[in-house]
Amino acid sequence: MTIARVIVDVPSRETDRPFDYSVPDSLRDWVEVGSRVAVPFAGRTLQGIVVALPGDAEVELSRLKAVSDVLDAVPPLSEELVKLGEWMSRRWLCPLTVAFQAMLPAALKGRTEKYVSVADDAVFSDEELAEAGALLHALRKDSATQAKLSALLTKFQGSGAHLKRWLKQGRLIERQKVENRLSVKTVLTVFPRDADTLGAGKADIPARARKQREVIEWLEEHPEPIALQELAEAAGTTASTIRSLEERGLLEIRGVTEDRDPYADRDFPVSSPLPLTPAQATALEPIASAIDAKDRKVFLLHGVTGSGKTEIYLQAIQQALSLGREAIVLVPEIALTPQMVERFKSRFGARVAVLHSRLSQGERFDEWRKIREGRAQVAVGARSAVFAPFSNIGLIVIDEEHETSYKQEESPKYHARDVAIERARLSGAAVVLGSATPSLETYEAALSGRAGPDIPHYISLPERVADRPLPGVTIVDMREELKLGNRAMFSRELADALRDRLAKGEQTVLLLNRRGYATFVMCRSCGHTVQCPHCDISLTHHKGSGNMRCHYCGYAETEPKTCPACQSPHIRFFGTGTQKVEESLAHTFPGIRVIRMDVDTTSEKGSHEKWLTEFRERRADVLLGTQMVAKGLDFPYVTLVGVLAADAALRLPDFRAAERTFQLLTQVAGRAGRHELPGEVIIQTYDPEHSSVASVQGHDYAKFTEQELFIRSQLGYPPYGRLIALTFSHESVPMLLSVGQRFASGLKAKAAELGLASTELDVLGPVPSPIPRLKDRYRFQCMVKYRGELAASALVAGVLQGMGEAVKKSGVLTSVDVDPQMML
Ligand SMILES: Nc1ncnc2c1ncn2[C@@H]1O[C@H](COP(=O)(O)OP(=O)(O)OP(=O)(O)O)[C@@H](O)[C@H]1O
Ligand SMILES: [Zn+2]
Repeated sequence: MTIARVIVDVPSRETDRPFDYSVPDSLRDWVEVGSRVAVPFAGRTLQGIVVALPGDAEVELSRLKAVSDVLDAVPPLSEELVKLGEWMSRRWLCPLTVAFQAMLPAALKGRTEKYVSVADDAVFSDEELAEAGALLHALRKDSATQAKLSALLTKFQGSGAHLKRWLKQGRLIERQKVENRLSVKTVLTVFPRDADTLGAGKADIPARARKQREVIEWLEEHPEPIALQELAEAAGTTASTIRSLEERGLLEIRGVTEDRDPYADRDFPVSSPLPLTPAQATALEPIASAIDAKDRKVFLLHGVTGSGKTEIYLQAIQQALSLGREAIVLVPEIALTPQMVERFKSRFGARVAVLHSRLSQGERFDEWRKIREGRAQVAVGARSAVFAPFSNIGLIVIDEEHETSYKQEESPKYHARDVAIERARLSGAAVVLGSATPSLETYEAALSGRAGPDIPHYISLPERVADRPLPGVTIVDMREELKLGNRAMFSRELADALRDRLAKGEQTVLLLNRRGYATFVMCRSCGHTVQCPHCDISLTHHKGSGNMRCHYCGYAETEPKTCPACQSPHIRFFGTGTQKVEESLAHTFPGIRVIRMDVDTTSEKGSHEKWLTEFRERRADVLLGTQMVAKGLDFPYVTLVGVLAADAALRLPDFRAAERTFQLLTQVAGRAGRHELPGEVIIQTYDPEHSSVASVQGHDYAKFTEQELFIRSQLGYPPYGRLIALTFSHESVPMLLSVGQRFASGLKAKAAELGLASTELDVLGPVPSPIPRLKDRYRFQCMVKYRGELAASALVAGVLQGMGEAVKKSGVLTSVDVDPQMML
């Protein structure tokens, strides 16, 4: 008997273990590790993933329930991805099914209806195909049909094993289940018979069926398959006329799967590899040899902005492809601009699949299928593209590896960098982590001198290509400006520089650093701020709608005319939003053409692309925006970069605030002077001495890092120590406190039992979370600080398990974040 070990899709700790099922004979050929199956579970039918096909079951065979169905022709997960999921579940303490769900395209989830289609390039004769097709339609009905089909196909192909392989590659027969047309797009297509059949058939058509005859004549001139609708239009007739020709056996109408290609209407100019500069060639060499040797190595490619890192990625990918292997390129969601995609599409054409959240669900599913079916060998995408269903990966590139968007903030709270390194270990691939400002974790590891397969090899590109200089950086102290009576948003330096660019017809990028700089509403008479009634957080003002909204729960109310607390009319909107900067620009520089890019102007599909094209074509003087203007842009006429409120995020209660600020400023500075025209950067700040601002001036990553690493080592923060954040939430504070304290003392007792000193493992809290109430639930947190070598996750999991019943009864929700990136 075949036994399938299944993880059911119920994301709870109680069901987070495998359950064994028997596999009925009719399904045996379809069940593999990674298959999606339907199984009976506690009186319901649930979906699950097969994680093993063990020789023996854990329970008595007679008590096993049977798998009720297999949900895909080709398993959506591979053995490698199943292993990766198991690792993720241990690493980030999430139920295994949650890890699996993160790997599956949304279009697959919950699909239950079935259909069967026969692929176009089948090697069967027409009659055989018809018979096989009919059998396939009946396939699910009974095992006798299944057996007959098996015999039939075996006859055609010589052997069952052979057949099965064909089945899996989806080339002969694809069996899929879909709930509706959303999952795959099929187009009814007409396949005409050969010329002789058509000629003979035409003679038999009665004279009154003139239209039918015309269709045949048209097909005799155009013998290629054609969409039914198109044929009807071309021949000036209806679909039903064409269907009657099918009944006469002169043609066949079949559904053909068509890709929804998000880039179908785009032309990508073909690009060939650039001759590398000596520095680039030296950098590529060890990466290429690791790919050659199937040597699993991790590289840190530390190259200043404009040093030509992307060209190195492209040539390393080329290397992997030439060896018949595949490549994954991760880029931050925000940098997935058309410009970035174009560089990969131009080099590798149709072999590139693109995966990101701005595609429709259907487009994403089709891109995913291209990968799984081997029609694409390069996946370019955001975080979740690390799960691209390739089978022979040679290279994983993570561009801007320091970016926070690689960490998922919902469960599974994984970091794509860590997942990539583990996936590379499973598949023998090389990993390239690229950045101008590597995360301190990666940088410290690379330079630590420690040995080990996960320790990155350090590669440095300290200069821009073609001897282009890095732009000069001026830091303007806004306190001085104020003293001199300048109350405007722009310092005199920045205003002069802007005026100069306007006169010369050159372009400017303006960054408004807005993280943690909400546009909240405050009364100037009494100091009252307008808060969300469900969350302890200020409401954010949206000028367009005249609304104030909570960014956490979506609560909205109209803006007040007078202060709700003291009735004073002097209630005003604080904080500088991009809208305000836009107004100020128009006021200060009459006639200036500004493109504003922020969440409000880019929510529509394709809007990103529209704005950037407009800017590239120099139909605007200034590109003004939030973080999204800082990354990946490469425009020849940008010679000025201005930063407003450089230090806005420095005051956030997060130990990475300085690192983030330095990275953002360096990134945006790097947008200036990337081509022939030299660039200049002006940074406005109230905190010019802060090292994260000051070090940008000399493009001095090393100096900034040295100071920052010293601070981290003093405080035991990453990379010198590691953290696990636990957030407990409930409607009642005393309940929270008691659960939080039970956890903290439980873990401390465990540490004492193991003889661990507090420098090796420490628990801080429970204390109220930085956002102490969300959606009417209070929040408390505990922070576990520990030395990296310790398996602290497992200890935490053990303590939580131990308090299981008590916590469950109390209704307290616990969320665990291993290696948290956001401290809010
Ligand atoms: N070998 C080369 N010869 C000529 N031009 C090159 C070469 N390599 C890169 N370039 C050009 O130099 C510019 C910067 O290169 P690229 O964008 O690859 O740098 P990068 O390090 O990835 O940049 P960033 O990290 O700042 O986005 C681009 O316009 C690119 O086309
Ligand atoms: Zn709220």
